[in-house]
Amino acid sequence: MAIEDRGDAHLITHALAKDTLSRLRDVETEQVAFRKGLVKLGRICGYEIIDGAMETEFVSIETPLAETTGERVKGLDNVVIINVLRAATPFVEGLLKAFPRAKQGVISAGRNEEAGMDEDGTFPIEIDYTKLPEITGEDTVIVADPMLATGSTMCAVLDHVLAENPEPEDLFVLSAVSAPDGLTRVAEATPEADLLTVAIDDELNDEGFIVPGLGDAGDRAFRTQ
Ligand SMILES: O=P(O)(O)OC[C@H]1O[C@H](OP(=O)(O)OP(=O)(O)O)[C@H](O)[C@@H]1O
Ligand SMILES: O=c1cc[nH]c(=O)[nH]1
Ligand SMILES: [Mg+2]
Repeated sequence: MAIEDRGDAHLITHALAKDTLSRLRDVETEQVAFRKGLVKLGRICGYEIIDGAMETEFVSIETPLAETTGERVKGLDNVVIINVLRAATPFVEGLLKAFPRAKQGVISAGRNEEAGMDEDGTFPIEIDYTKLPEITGEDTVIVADPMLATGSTMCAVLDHVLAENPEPEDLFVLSAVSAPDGLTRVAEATPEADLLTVAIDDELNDEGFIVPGLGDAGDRAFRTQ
């Protein structure tokens, strides 16, 4: 299993996840390669969630030649993936390769960067569009966003998800790169969530960007800068 406990979070340590993230970090990685890298990373993370956090059950199978016993992953029909627009879109595309029958929700949540970071190290978050499927107590919910910086966006998203739904069976927050302060903030606000990330970086700069990070994931994937 390639998931290790690390403080407030669980690190996804699959070698291909680290390789893919390293390519994403590289400033020379241009838009198409960046977007494809996020898709690939989402797929790897999805497989790792299945391997590390989901159960299997034995089932009887009749092959063309004989009866045998096989193993199936339990709960694949009870997965909900929430796409935090916009940077999570390619990341979620990859996750869907691991969870093709997932119910999907979208939440458009953005940091008001013009307002700047508050003294407590958070950003005001604007949520301007949400569309969530019904979430039940049997569901595994994965809230995906490649970047978890101050944690302001994720806290606002989780508040919204949990306010309108019963607590799911499992709640995962999945990021590619996280900052320690943001992980602590989300863990304190939503202790029932398991925080999964491929990397925990050193710090945030004065503008609330993760250092070393990979820059602005939305801008690099959508070529808006
Ligand atoms: O932890 P935080 O400090 O809240 O920062 C993380 C958020 O910032 C980025 O989104 P952004 O607001 O840039 O929107 P975008 O996806 O449209 O680029 C990122 O995708 C997260 O949603
Ligand atoms: O480093 C960061 C912080 C927030 N959003 C990003 O895309 N990158
Ligand atoms: Mg952005």
